[in-house]
Amino acid sequence: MADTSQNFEVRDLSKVYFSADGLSGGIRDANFSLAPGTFFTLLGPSGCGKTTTLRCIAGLEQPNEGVISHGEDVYFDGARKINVALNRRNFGMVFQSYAIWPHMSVFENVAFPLRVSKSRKYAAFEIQKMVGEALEIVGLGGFAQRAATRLSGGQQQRVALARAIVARPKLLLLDEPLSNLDAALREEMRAELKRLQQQIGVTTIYVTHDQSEALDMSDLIAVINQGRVVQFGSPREIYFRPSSRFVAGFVGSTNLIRGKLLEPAEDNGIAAVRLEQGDVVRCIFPRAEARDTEISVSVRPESISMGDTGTEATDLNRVQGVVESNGFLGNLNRYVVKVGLTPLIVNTGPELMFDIGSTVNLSFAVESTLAVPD
Ligand SMILES: Nc1ncnc2c1ncn2[C@@H]1O[C@H](COP(=O)(O)OP(=O)(O)OP(=O)(O)O)[C@@H](O)[C@H]1O
Repeated sequence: MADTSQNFEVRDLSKVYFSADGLSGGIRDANFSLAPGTFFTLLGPSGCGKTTTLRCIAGLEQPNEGVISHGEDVYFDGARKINVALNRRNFGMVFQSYAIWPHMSVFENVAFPLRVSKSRKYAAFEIQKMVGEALEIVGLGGFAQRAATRLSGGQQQRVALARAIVARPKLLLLDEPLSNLDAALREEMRAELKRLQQQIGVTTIYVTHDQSEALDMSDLIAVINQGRVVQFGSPREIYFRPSSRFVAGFVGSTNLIRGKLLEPAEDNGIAAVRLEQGDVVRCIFPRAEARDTEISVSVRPESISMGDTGTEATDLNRVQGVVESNGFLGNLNRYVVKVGLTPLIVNTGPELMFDIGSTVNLSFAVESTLAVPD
């Protein structure tokens, strides 16, 4: 068994807001346990409860219930009435508007958390050394005396990061920190942030609604929908084994085809499903559901082959369709093929050409076909 005694733990965390119109928001019953050094992402659509979760962990919101702890240190425990103040938690934070103080130099911006720290007093020589190190880590070694206003967006973001890590926090909290940057810089900072996190080895909780950012950067992801964690796992698990129609559709692009369970999954976890247009496909479905249960089948556009599908292999699903449209994206062709009444998106190599209106054979491995509950 893995040693979890030094994990960062969130148990049964809830913070619910009720509005006058009877709708509620926030987060309910969130649970996760992070090994030291994990890059963990809260991923979900706008308003699902990501920021609320992060603000509870930071100490900016008081949860209704739950436990937040790190090894022996308990920061919040609803039942035991423990609630450690924000400035005693020693967590580093960067928010969407990264709030660099314009009237201060880069050095003073980064030194600020050390000067106001309640957990310990820092001598001037320590501040000098720690700020210098933090600026080196973010690649701003020569910028200490520069006025904060004379920095580009990317550099300001680096100052915010240096300020978040200067006190060697036990946890780094990042709420959409790249969303104010333009697309090219965002890509660059994404790689840099990941490198920096690995270099200093700090456990990190990252909030984003951008699934490619989450897949690219994270060791673990919690997908949140309407205030609940709906799946927790590695990027590969989330992408290849989504546990519901929502996760399959939200993370990456996929084809979701409605159908009914024809033969429930046997010991090998493979079930047969009759698609709504009549074809029967076999798919992975590691659950026991009754015959005729309505479910969806998820197949990624890149998992479908088009054209000669062979007749030998028994581990392939085969259907026929009519080519409806084609978009040329340079590195691939994106076809829409109508199978019965269902349009499927199929990505092929850029050299593969099919006429609009032609009938084509499609095949996809049973391995890549996943039944997901509605
Ligand atoms: N202080 C508050 N008072 C009332 N409702 C709130 C408050 N803070 C958040 N909410 C509601 O709780 C829900 C979750 O909000 P939250 O900010 O956590 O979402 P989010 O997933 O971070 O979204 P976004 O990506 O848009 O920031 C929303 O419906 C929001 O309106």
